[in-house]
Amino acid sequence: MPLINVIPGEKVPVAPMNLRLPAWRIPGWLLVFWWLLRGVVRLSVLAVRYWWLTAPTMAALWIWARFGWPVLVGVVLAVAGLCLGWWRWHPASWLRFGWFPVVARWRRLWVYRRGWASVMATCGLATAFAGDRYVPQLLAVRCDRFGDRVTVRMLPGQIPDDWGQAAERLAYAFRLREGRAKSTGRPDRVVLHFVRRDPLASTVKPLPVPVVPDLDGLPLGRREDGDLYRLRLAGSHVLIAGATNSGKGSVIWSLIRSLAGGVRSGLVELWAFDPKGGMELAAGVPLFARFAYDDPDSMAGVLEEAVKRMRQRAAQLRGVTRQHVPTVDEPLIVLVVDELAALTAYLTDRKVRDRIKEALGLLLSQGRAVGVHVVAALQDPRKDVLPFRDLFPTRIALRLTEPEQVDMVLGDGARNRGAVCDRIPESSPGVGYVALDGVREPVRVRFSYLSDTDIRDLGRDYRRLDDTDTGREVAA
Ligand SMILES: Nc1ncnc2c1ncn2[C@@H]1O[C@H](COP(=O)(O)OP(=O)(O)OP(=O)(O)O)[C@@H](O)[C@H]1O
Repeated sequence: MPLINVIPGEKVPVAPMNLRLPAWRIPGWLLVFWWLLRGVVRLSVLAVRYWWLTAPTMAALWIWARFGWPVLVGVVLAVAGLCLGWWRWHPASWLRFGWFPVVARWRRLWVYRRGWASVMATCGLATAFAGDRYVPQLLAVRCDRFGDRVTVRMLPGQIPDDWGQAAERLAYAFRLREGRAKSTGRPDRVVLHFVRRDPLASTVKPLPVPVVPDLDGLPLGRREDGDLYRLRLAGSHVLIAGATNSGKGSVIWSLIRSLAGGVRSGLVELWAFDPKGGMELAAGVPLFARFAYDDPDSMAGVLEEAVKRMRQRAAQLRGVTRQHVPTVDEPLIVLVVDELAALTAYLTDRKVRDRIKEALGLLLSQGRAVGVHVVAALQDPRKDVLPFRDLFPTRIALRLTEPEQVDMVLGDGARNRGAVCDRIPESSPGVGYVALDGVREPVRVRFSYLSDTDIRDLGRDYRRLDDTDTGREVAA
């Protein structure tokens, strides 16, 4: 045992200065007066803060005292009639400016304000320092048809991810089922989104086909906030991961639909690979410049042909431009692969598998700048199944079977930031999470769903101009 305890570091004195104040004798009546004054000031502050409750109450009391209760009942009925008329005349503006602001104020007071401090403490978001307790500040509550958006000022030391991890617990504490946290433009704030009704519960109908596809924003589905989800294909490859029946087909078909205008005009060439026997993509044959299925050897051949085209194009563009612009002579080539693992992992013929892997590696690493893009779907995102995962800049995660798979697809920390793909119910195919440019948290989207008839119509209306034989199949 050491004789002397030595603690390295700077010692912080408990009280840097001791001050002895003189004792004052305060009379009792002054104390009572002080307490009364404080009470009145507090009540006045509360009355002003909750003016939307106090003002109508005061007005009602005044009308009752001045004119009697029949007039009061008349006024209440007149106000109710006005609201009803507004609702019938223009429901959207009534909900936005009339109803939801009142609901938001009520919920702020009754649901959030009431249990705020205790919920913050039990969810581990409050803290104590130097004997005082601190809770994050509730700033605003906004409501709409689908849920509540609660703006909070975080405590120093907290980051939006802390709130993302606690979001579900917070939702349950406030008697709702789903919660997500989103960062805002201000680094001290976070917005909690508590869901009452899922805005993505219903199927999204096929979106209009753009005549000229905008490669910087192809419309594929709806976002949770009601906006269109647009995917940037320019300079990218797209990986779609999802368990069986999660709706990977709907992502592929939404993408093909958004490119169909370009297929018709010759600006886009679709090369389709369907290793599962052609079941998924066969209906779109009139749209495809190449359609390879079933036979791995032929698929390897088509991939090698794509590599050849890519190299020729790279040689033409070298020194001329750094980014290919699609033309009818040199169209954008999009290779669509349904179930990538069937090409890279599950093949038994090692020689063919190596050929496919080599071609895919070259396309993924060199194709983007020369207008050769790969869009691939995958059921199992484990590393040994897909060695090329990091070569896909754009990734879409639909329903996944395990929480760990989320970060494998969307990147480290994606699940903590709210991409709970493993919680997407089987009853919501086509729902998934995507990363958006400049947005920290993954965004929930639902992709449009094309029925067999929609796909057939698409093939008929936008088939390739030089494609007169609808049964065309190219096998290397
Ligand atoms: N976006 C969507 N909206 C509504 N329903 C959808 C959507 N996408 C798919 N579905 C429904 O889910 C079913 C399965 O979808 P799909 O075949 O696309 O899944 P998948 O992930 O490709 O499955 P697998 O891996 O087995 O091929 C479809 O038959 C359809 O009924």
